Amino acid sequence: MAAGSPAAMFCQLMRKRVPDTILKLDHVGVSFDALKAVDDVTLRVRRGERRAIIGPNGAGKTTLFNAITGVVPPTSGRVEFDGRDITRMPPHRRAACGISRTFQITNLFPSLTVEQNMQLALCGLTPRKFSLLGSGGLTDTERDQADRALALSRLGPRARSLVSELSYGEQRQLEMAMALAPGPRLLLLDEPAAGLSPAERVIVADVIRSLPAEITIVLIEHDMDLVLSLVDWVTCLNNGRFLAEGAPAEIRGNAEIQDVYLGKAHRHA
Ligand SMILES: Nc1ncnc2c1ncn2[C@@H]1O[C@H](COP(=O)(O)OP(=O)(O)OP(=O)(O)O)[C@@H](O)[C@H]1O
Repeated sequence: MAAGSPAAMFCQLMRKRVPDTILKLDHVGVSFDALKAVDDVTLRVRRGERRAIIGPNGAGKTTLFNAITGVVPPTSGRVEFDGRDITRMPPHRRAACGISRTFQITNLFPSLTVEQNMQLALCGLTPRKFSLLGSGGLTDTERDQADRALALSRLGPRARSLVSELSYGEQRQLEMAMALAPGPRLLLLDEPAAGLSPAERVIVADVIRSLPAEITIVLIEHDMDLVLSLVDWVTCLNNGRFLAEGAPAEIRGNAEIQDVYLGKAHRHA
């Protein structure tokens, strides 16, 4: 395309109109009575970025995810997704806007198959009757979405297996597949490698690394080696407050973070 041509100018205009920041948190706070679980947190996540949220236990990481997804509405501040104020939007509408998440604790139906769990995840997005018989009421598009998400999570060959027959690592992969099925633009992963064996961690890390570049990923993870190998930028919280942020190499060398986070672990070792 020639520079200065009408097509090039149109593309330039479109790029200008699509904000580079997909997620914007301004002075977000979440309080439970007197406890400020999240306290005045401001951050920006760029489109396509891989971002980690780290911090010691109780730092407010999951509560921050809850404020982004709407599970717990912020008590103060503003959350903006793709240029739109979603601070007061209910969770299902945020999901429809393109925000998807996994949870720390597995959230699956063990007596159903992998594909039936996928059907449930997709059927839950729109009002309709659900049946596990036949196609489970999925449209062709939804079946394609389920197949694609299972392939991205490397679970395609396990589609007909019962969840109870999956390893714990495969169950985490299924949770990722369920979060990926609706085609999110922002994927929040809450400790995707927690409780996994070293071999399972490698698989989950590979799945995350191979996800399409256009999906912005924010993940909470305690395994520092793993998380720093996966992301471009790290935000560290402590006692609900923003402590520091930087590229993985800077985070490794940040004495303040080592003290509140890594240091704590070392002191307890
Ligand atoms: N629904 C709730 N009601 C009351 N207090 C809560 C609630 N959810 C979280 N908290 C408290 O808020 C603080 C932050 O919790 P949160 O789970 O967000 O931390 P975290 O950084 O995710 O911790 P971890 O790494 O252990 O998962 C903690 O003190 C926690 O006990």
